[in-house]
Amino acid sequence: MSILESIRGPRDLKALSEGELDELAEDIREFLIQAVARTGGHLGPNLGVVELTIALHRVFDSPVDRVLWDTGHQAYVHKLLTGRQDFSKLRGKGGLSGYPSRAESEHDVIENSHASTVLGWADGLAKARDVRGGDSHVVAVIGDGALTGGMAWEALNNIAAARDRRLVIVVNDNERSYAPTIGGLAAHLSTLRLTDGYERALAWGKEVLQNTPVVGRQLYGSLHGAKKGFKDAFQPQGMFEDLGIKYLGPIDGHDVAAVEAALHTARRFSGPVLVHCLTEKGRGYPPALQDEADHFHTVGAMDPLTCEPLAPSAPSWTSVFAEELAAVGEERPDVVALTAAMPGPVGLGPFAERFPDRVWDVGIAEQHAATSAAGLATGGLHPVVAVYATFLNRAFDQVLMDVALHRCGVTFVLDRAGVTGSDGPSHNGMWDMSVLQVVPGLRIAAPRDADQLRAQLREAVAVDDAPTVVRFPKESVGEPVPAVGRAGGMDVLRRPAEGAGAPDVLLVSAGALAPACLRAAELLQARGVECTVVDPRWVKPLDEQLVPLAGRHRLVAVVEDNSRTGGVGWAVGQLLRDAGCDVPLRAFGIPERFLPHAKRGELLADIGLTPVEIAGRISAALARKENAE
Ligand SMILES: Cc1ncc(C[n+]2csc(CCOP(=O)(O)OP(=O)(O)O)c2C)c(N)n1
Ligand SMILES: CC(=O)[C@@H](O)[C@H](O)COP(=O)(O)O
Ligand SMILES: [Mg+2]
Repeated sequence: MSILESIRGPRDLKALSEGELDELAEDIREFLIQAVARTGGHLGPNLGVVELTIALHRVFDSPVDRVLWDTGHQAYVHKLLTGRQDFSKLRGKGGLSGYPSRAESEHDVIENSHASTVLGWADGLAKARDVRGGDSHVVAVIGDGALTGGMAWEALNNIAAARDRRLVIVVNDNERSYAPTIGGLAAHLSTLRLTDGYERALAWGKEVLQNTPVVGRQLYGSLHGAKKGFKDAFQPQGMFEDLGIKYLGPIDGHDVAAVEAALHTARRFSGPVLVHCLTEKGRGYPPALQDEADHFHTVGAMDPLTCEPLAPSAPSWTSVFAEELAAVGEERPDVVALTAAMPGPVGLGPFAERFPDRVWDVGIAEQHAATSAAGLATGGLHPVVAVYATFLNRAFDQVLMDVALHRCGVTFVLDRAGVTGSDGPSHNGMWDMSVLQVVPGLRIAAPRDADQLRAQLREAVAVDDAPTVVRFPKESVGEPVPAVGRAGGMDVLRRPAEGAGAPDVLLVSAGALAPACLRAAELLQARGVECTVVDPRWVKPLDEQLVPLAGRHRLVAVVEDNSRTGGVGWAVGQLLRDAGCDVPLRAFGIPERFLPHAKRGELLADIGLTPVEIAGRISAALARKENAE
């Protein structure tokens, strides 16, 4: 049995010798590379926190002490050390979540994968502990990327205000989000890394003092906890300490003993303390370290030796957007682009390559991206803000009050819209067409195929007096879905059979589920039910022609890859009611609940967004209508 296999929980770590700890770290790295290569997942981030997580669980007593992770994608080692070593179905249906999960373990607290929240959680947990009179520890692990998010600074401001409230912050500084972390904070953290004098003292302390019996180790430990003056001799640690938060570091995050020494010092401290750990994303796996894009931040299932994907990938919606935006950039010198620390994943690579001065990575700061875009638009440019749909949630007020209220021509391109699946409940892009419904003047396009994405992106960037949104899912872009006619501004995708008499169902298909809608119409026709299938293209505002069109059918069905609550189905219903049209309507979408991690196809089937289910439920609705008549 390997040392890793002998670890049933954090207590088993406490008795390990230094040599066994080194062997455990090797076991864990080998396990991660093999397991995550099989399933896909966050390989780079987890290879970077092996020693840090071992040290955390040796110094603190989870779950009495609360160990919190931001955004949780780097909690695989935490899972391995807290009794969960079956990674065979990682991020798959019925398998381990890719993030902490309360259902899986008492050691897990924060389940969401939205960044920069951990310090807020820690502030609340520490306050609750003190109000209730506890003496446990609250330990928040935050990445250098997550630290660029505004929420982190709101929390730091509060944490720093309570000089006598014990709270340990561990900054996992690998100098990267996906790409190298941007901004003044990243620069400050880097200066702390680069001070030769301090590093020499660090190396001397490690070499000489740690090997000197008793006194040496304590002296080495106190060097780390040395007064501000000592450190300032090497490098001003101002920022955190001036805020009122004790700074310990920089610590070699891959040296278990060094991290443990710092954590013990932090543990004894009577107020908020920040331990700055220097780590390497992808540590111990050369292919990850050599990956310039993102050090294997997320990998698909691959051969661990060659890193070749196990499944061929077809062109994605993202790649279509990426190429078209670069083409638009050639024609429109006013078009600029913003990303929240994800230039690659959101498809800004080609644009950035051609127009490096017209793209900005703002860090994990979607709120800032939206408001800065309002400034860019007011300054005469047309910004394209490329983010994942779920992450725009946190910038709702900025979209509403900065962009829409001021009628700014800003285009938000929402990738990963709809059911995403393997990243779990907080990654599904299932809320944007509901949340954004209430933004006056904002327009939403939901393209059904690559051609429509290209066309609607161009239509969006042509609007200079209102926010526009173009949203598409996380999957390969399918075959073209041609129109067979027009109805107002809408595309007709299917008409009832010639001579079939009055059509029964108007099927409104919003976005990328058009192929499923067309298939459902075929299944219905086989049951003698005739459908007209339309694609509104722009789902906000809806085309008024929907009203007369609906009036010529017995039932309206709306299908969307978005929450049913307040989505396109709701908007169509309101449009019809306001026009006095009382044709019955059925809205097909994502139910108002958090979806567990599973494949996109599995989840779509589970929630009834498949041709068979859509056809079946439309059939049943017609039957009920006939029985009632
Ligand atoms: C609000 C929000 N925006 C974007 C993301 C996407 N995202 C996930 S991890 C990550 C980078 C995190 O960097 P860091 O905190 O340094 O952790 P590391 O991966 O380097 O360990 C980003 C941008 C997110 N999870 N949440
Ligand atoms: C943790 C996080 O939010 C991202 O790393 C996310 O997992 C990436 O999602 P995709 O794999 O869909 O790009
Ligand atoms: Mg990082």
